Amino acid sequence: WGTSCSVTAASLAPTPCLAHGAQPWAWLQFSQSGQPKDYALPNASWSQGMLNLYNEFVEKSKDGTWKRIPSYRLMLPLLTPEHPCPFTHPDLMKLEGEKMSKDTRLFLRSLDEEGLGFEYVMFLNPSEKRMVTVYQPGPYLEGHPGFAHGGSTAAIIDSTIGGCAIFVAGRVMTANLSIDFKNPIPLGSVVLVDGKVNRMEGRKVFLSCQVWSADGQTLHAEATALFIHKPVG
Ligand SMILES: CCCCCCCC/C=C\CCCCCCCC(=O)SCCNC(=O)CCNC(=O)[C@H](O)C(C)(C)COP(=O)(O)OP(=O)(O)OC[C@H]1O[C@@H](n2cnc3c(N)ncnc32)[C@H](O)[C@@H]1OP(=O)(O)O
Repeated sequence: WGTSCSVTAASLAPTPCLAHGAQPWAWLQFSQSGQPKDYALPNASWSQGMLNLYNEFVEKSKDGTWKRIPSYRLMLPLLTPEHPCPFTHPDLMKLEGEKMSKDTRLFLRSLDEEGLGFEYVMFLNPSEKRMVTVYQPGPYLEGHPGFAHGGSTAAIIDSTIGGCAIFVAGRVMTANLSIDFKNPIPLGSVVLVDGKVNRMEGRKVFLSCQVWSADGQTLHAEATALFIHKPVG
């Protein structure tokens, strides 16, 4: 979490965390291994198009160029062999420990049923300072009939570039997000949210993002953003 990205394959590998069982964060849906449930893995609601893009990026991850980012129901720090438990992880204790509640959920992971809201998986390319999200908006994100609400598109853009900025710069907050909505996104379709850090000036992190249809033929939205680094304490 310093000023440069230090993500390694090892830091993204699942490691067992049995110490905290299913309490007190039972809603995280712990897996049998004792790990909190990772939502960035295929489920029955994913369309073939979503699976195809997911598999494409998993393939690209084999040489370490891209890394799949695990996704839980709260903003958990990445687990490392030294710190295999998210709830005793020093970053979490340091950054969020005192504010954590048993009753909160990350906005984009708030629905219980698969496929109704945000289905997504993020892949990070550390050397390009780029994050790509494979995203399938579900029926509960409707705005105009049959299309995703613009606010839901803003949320997935914010999270994609927010995640990218976190990996590159550490703890940041969105100061500005400007979006041009170019073409509506059909509910149930699959899009690629492609964001990257363009430059950093002191505490300021400037990013841009484009949302493309899976076939690359339709530009749904493009955005620019400013995130501000917030040092701990
Ligand atoms: C525990 C580990 C976790 C690990 C996770 C791993 C997995 C990652 C994967 C996925 C993650 C998903 C990620 C989700 C992301 C969600 C993001 C959000 O939704 S954030 C909520 C919405 N944003 C707010 O609520 C901010 C509210 N605003 C503020 O708090 C402040 O205004 C803040 C922090 C933005 C800036 O406040 P100041 O007091 O720190 O700094 P000042 O001095 O005001 O600004 C610094 C510089 O920036 C400029 N600036 C500030 N705001 C600006 C603006 N809107 N436009 C242009 N410039 C601005 C200023 O002019 C100043 O510039 P000069 O240094 O003077 O050159």
